Amino acid sequence: MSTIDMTDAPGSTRAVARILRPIRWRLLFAAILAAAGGALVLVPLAGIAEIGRLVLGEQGAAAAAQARLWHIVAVSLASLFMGLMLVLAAEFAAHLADNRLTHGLRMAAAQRLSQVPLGWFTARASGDVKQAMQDDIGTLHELTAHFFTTAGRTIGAMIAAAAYLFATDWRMAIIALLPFPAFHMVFGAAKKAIGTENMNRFVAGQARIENAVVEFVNGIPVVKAFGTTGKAHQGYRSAVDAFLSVFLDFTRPLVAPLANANALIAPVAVLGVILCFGTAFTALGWIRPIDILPFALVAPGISAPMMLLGFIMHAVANATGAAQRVQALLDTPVLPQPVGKSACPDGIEIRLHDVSYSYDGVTPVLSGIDLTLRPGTVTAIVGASGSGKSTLARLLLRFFDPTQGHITLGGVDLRAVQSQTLYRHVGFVLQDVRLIHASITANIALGRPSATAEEVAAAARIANIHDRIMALPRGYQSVVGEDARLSGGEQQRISIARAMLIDPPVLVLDEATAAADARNEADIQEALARAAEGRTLLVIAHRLDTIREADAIVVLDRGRIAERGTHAALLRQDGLYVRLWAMAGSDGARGATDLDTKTC
Ligand SMILES: Nc1ncnc2c1ncn2[C@@H]1O[C@H](COP(=O)(O)OP(=O)(O)OP(=O)(O)O)[C@@H](O)[C@H]1O
Repeated sequence: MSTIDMTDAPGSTRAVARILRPIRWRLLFAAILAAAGGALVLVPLAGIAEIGRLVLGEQGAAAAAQARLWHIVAVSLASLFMGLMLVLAAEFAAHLADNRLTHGLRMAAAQRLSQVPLGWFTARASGDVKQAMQDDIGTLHELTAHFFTTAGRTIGAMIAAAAYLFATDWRMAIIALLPFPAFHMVFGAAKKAIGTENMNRFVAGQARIENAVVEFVNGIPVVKAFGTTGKAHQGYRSAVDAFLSVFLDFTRPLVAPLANANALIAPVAVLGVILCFGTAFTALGWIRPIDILPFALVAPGISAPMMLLGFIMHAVANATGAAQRVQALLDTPVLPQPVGKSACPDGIEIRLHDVSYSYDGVTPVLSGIDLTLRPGTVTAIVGASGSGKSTLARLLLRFFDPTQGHITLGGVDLRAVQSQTLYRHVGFVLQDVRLIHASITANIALGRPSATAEEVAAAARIANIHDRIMALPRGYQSVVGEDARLSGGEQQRISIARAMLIDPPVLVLDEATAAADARNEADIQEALARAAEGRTLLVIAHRLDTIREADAIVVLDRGRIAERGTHAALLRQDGLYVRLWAMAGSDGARGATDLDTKTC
C-alpha cells in the first residue's frame, strides 16, 4: 500500500505557513478583533471589583462616589456588549477566511490532480487521495476558524488583566498570573513528551486505517464471493490494532501532564493561590484586604480562554499533519507540459524509440522497445501476464514518460505535445472503465462536452449501446448509478462511445473484452470492429483468436520484444507465440494470461 509521499514534505511550520498564506491577513485581522473582544469582556469583572472597592472601601459614599458607581456599571455593560460583538465579528471573519481557504485548496487540489500523470493514480491508494482532498482540508478548519480567534482572545484577556492587576498591585499581580506561565511550561513538556516520532506514527496510523477502510469496503463483494471474510477483515483489524498501540503511546505521556496543567489554571486553583498569598500579604501589611478583590475576580477570568487554547492545541497538532499532507498533494510533480506553443504532430504515425520503463526506478518493466504503429494498421501486443503489455499502452497515453528513450506522434516527442492534442489524436478504451455520477450523455461527452445530442447518439450507435440506452427510464438523461445500472460490458461500450465521439485517428484498446459475458462480448467485438475502421489500432490482446488478422503481432517477454510478425509468420517461427497458443488451449479462445477455472 502506498501513501502520499511525506518524506520530503516541508517542515510542519513551513507547510502550515504556506497553506495559510492566502488568508494570513484575514486571520491576523480576526485575531486582533478577538484580542480586543477578549480584553473587553474582562472589563465587567474589573468593574465588579471596583464597585466592591468603592462600596466596601469608602463606606458612606457621597454623591460623587455614587456617580462613579453608575459610571463603572455603564462602562462595564458597554464593554461587555462591545467585547461580545467583537468576538462574534472575529469568529465570523475567521470562518469567512476558512471558507475561502477551503474552497481555494479544493480547487487547487483538483487542478493539480488534473495535471499529475494519469499513472500517479494507479500507484496511489484511493484512501490517501480522499484523505488529503477531503478529510485533511476539513481538519484545517480547527486551525483556521478557531485557533487564531481563541489565541487572540487569550492574549487579549491576558494583556488586559495583567495591565489592570499590575496597576492595582504589582506583587499580587505576579502571584495571580504565575499559574499561567506555569501551565505553558507543563503543557509544553507534555507536548515534548509525545515526540515528533509518536506524532508522525499517530498520523500515519490514522492514514492506514483510512486506506484499510476504503480497501475493505471496495473488496467486500469479492471477499463474500470467495468466503475469505476473515482474511479481508485482517487488514482492517491489524490497522485498527496497530493504531490502538500507537494511540496509547501517543496519549500515555500526555495524561498526567495535561491533568496537572489544567489543574494549575482551573479557576478554583487560581483563586486558591490568590487567597493564600493575599492573606499573607495582608498580614504583612502590604495590601488592604479589599485590594485582594480585583485579583480574586479578574485572574480566574483568564482561565476559560486559556483552557480552551489548551484543548485546541490538539486540533492544531492534527491540522499541522493535515497541512503537510495537503501541501504534499499540492506539490505532486505534474506531467511536464510543453511551454509556449504546443508542437503539432505531422501525421499520426507513432514510434517508440528504444523505450524502457521502470515503476520503481530499479526493476525494468519494459526494456529497449522499438516499435512503429503505421497509420491505418492494427498492431496487437501479446505476452504472458506481467510481461508489460498494459504498461506499454499507458506509455503511449502518457500516463507516465519513459525512463529511457522516447515516443513520437507524427514525428513529435510526446513530451512536446499538449495533453489535449495527444488525446484528440490517441483515444483509448482501457480495462478499468470509469463512469462518473452523471447522465449517460455527460459520460459519453466527457472528452467533448460541446457535442450535440445527435453526435452523442451516433457515437453510441457505433459502440452498439444506443438501443440499451434508449431502453433506460430516461434514455440519455438517465444518471449512472441511479436509474442507469449498467453491466461491465455495457460500461465498456459506453467507454467505446466516449472514444468514438472524440473520433481519434489512433485507438488504444486494453483488455476491452475483459468484463463481458458471451452476448455482451459479441456486441463489443462488433462495436470495436466498427470503431477500428480506418484507424490505427494498438490492441492489448488477451484473447489470441481476436488478433489473427492483425497487421503486426508483437510478442512481449518480460518487458522485451521477443518476436514480431503476422499470425502466419509467427506460427512458422515455432517460438513463444506458438507456446502461447498451446497454453491457450486447442480452441485458442483464451489468452495465455487467463487462468483455467475449474467448476464442480
Ligand atoms: N503501478 C504499478 N506500480 C508498480 N509496478 C507495476 C504497476 N503496474 C504494473 N506493475 C508491474 O509491471 C509489470 C508489468 O505489468 P503490466 O500490467 O504492464 O503487465 P501486463 O502484461 O499488462 O499484465 P496482464 O496481462 O496481467 O494485465 C508487472 O510486474 C507489474 O507487477
